[in-house]
This record gives sequence, structure tokens and C-alpha cells, in this order.
Amino acid sequence: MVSMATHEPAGAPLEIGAEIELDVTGIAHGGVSVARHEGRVVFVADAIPGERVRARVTDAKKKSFARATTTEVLDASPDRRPHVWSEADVSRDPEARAGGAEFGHIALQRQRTLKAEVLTDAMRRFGGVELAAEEGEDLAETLADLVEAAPGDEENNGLGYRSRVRLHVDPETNAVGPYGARTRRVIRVDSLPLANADIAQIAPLDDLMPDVATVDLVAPSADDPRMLLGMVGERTRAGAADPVRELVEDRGFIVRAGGFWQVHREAPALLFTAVRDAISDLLEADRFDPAAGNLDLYGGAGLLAAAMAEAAGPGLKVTTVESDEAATDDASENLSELLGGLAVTARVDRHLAELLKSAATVRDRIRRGTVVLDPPRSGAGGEVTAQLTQLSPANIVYVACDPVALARDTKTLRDSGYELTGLRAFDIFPHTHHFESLAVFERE
Ligand SMILES: C[S@@+](CC[C@H](N)C(=O)[O-])C[C@H]1O[C@@H](n2cnc3c(N)ncnc32)[C@H](O)[C@@H]1O
Repeated sequence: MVSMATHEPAGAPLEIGAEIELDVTGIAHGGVSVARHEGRVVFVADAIPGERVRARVTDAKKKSFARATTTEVLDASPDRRPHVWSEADVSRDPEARAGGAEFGHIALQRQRTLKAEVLTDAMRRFGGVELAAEEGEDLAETLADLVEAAPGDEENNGLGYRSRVRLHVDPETNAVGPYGARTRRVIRVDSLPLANADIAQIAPLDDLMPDVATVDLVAPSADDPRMLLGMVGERTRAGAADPVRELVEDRGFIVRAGGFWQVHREAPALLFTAVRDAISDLLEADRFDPAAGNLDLYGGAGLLAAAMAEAAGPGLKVTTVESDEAATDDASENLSELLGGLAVTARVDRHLAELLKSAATVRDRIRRGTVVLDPPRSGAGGEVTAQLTQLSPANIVYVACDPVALARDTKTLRDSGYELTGLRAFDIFPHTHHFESLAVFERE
């Protein structure tokens, strides 16, 4: 039942719309903080651990926990900042706040510490891994350094980094804007502070766009910016046939304007370098075989296969596996100098199922090989992780955008005889709760 905002008397059951005072004690996965109200956990948005806030209950269906959104900060954290996006500020009604910058009220360094806490907590609870402090440092210092900032973000306060932005069109008013925080209601905004200058320039924030459902703004690093319109009722993805050029360090890549590419301008180079370095370390330890059955799963346009080749040299044998046919075409093009490179269009689970049925010689080459995988947010999942453990490659380099999915898969891999030998994390989504991790597993 929806009620008007009231001050909840102690002991009364929580109702949607009720306003309660909360002492915020921790951070949870998903960009919300944790508090307790009369024994019940409350996940509260737009707060910072350590604060006392007034919050409006938005979900009270479950007995064990409720959800709420901060409406007033009663005792502010020293890390609270004016929101980088005025349309997402806590002074606005929660229903009118823009979405996609849920950490924008927190100092950048604290954002990274909170992300590190989420990663260590997930690894402990779901992965069975206790991340220890570096020698001579306490855990707080180690946590502060665990999630690495992308180059330039300190100087820019983490703004202007996005080379891809999706906006939506309100079906009733035809107005263009982001979805609201935690809603699918289009919010009108005057600016897009996380977007880079090219996107800010072409964003149709004042326009009305009848018959359009989505507006994708794409600013490739070595090509003209694009506005891709997804029409109402149309199923084909806008920009799927529009190749654009991206530069990663000095290396050129062709990708579809409407296909997958990392959104932070520095993220392709950061992940390329991190994977290249992980492979170099394995090579140095004599654990990487360039001639084995190496795989780049969820390979997109071949960015990480190219990183493997940069470490291992032009003799590398590697197969990228990707479900989007246009991305596979681009991967073939991007890896054309690699004689032992092969790009396959397939779902990863189906491709691995085929490998599991293949001849002993093929299975043996996979066993000697290294698998790089970079799944979408849902993670590789139980089936793919189980298939990987059966194929049993020598090393697995796991790039993950969801720390809980990574932690769950870590547990399966460790239970199957893999040791977690390296873990890094990158803050390539400042002012949001998202971040990327890279974990290296070696078969014992
Ligand atoms: C996080 S992106 C990584 C792409 C690439 N590694 C990169 O860094 O540019 C995940 C990719 O997996 C693809 N994908 C999603 N589900 C898949 C599946 N079940 N099998 C194969 N590819 C899949 C998506 O199309 C997307 O290109």
C-alpha cells in the first residue's frame, strides 16, 4: 500500500512512503548502503556509511529487509560532496533524481575504498578468499589502493569519461533523457557530466523525439561521434552495421558503433595492458604456452586476444569466441596479422560443450592453454565455469564487471584445483558503483 510520507512511530511496521531515521553502517553490492531499523536490514540509496540520514521507504515487501532512499542528510560524512550531477542530488525528490551516477555525492577516493570493500566482502563471503593487508600496511591502506584509478580521473574529478551513453525517450512526452535512479521514468536533464565533450555536444537533451525509443551516443576515439536512434518497435540494434575506428595505445580496432566497447575512454587501454601484463607474468613463470589451445571467451572485437598477442608475440595461437556475428567479423579483421588467430561466432557454453566432445589431442592443447574470459555483467555462470573446470586449462584470466559473480566463480574454480594468484581492480566507472576486476587463476 502506498501512503503519504509520515514519520514512522517506533515499533510500527514499515510502509512504503514512510520516513525513517537511519544510522548507515556499511556498503552493499549494487550501490546502496546498509542500515538497520528495528532489527530489519535497510538498504538505503544516496547515503554514505557513517552518516545519519532520513530516508523514505521504497520497498518493504520482504520480512528480512527493506529498501529506502535518503531524503535528508542529518549527520554528513566528511566524504560527502555536492552531487556532480545536480539532477541526481539528494535535495531533489527521489522520484525525480537522474540515474546512473549513484556515487556522485561521494569523494572519489572514498568511492574507490567502498568499491574495494564490496570486492573484499564478496570474495570473503562467496569466494572463500580473505584478502590480506600488504606487508607493512594496514588493511585500510591496502583497500584504499586496491581499486586503481584510471589515468586522468583524479585531475577531472572523474567526469567527462564516457564515450558511450544511452538515453531514453518518454513515450508520452517524447522528451529525451536518462532513466531516473531506480526507475524507468525518463528524467529531463541539462547536462551529462559523465559524458565526454563530443557526446555532450551532440546530446539532444532539448529535443522531442516521437517514434524513438533509445538514443545511443557514441564517441569513438578515432572517428566522428554518432547518434544512433532505436525506433519504437524496431528489433534490429541501431549501429550494428556501422563500423567505427578506435585507437588503443597505437593499435587500431574496428568495432560496430552499436556493438560492445568499453565506455571509459581509458578502459580499453587499461584492460589491454592489464591482460598483457598478466600473460607476460605467466610467460615469465614458464606457465604460458603460445602454441597451446588459448581462448579469448566473450571476445567482442578481439581487444583481449590482441593483448595476449602483444605479450606472447605473433606466433600466438588463440581463438576468440563471441555471440555477436558483427563483433566476430571485426575481431577477424582486428586480429588479421595474427596467423594463429581465429574468431568464432558462438555462444560460449555451446563452444565449450563442443570442445568437451573433441578429440584427445584438442583437449590436450586446451589443457596446456590459457583462457581469458570477459563475460557480461551476469558473469560466466555455473555452467560455463563447470565446463572450464572440466577442460582444465593451465591458467584462467578472468575479467569481471560484477564482483559477486566473480566471487561465486572463484569458489568453483578454487574447489576444482585452481589457485587465485592475482587480483586487480579498476575504477573505470567513476561516480557509479560499478568497477572492473581482473583475477588470475593457475591450475595447481
Ligand atoms: C564485457 S563484453 C567483453 C568484450 C571484449 N572482451 C572487450 O573487452 O571488448 C562481453 C561480450 O560477450 C558477448 N556475449 C554475451 N553473452 C555471450 C555468450 N553467451 N556467448 C558469447 N558471447 C557472449 C557480448 O556480445 C560482448 O561482446
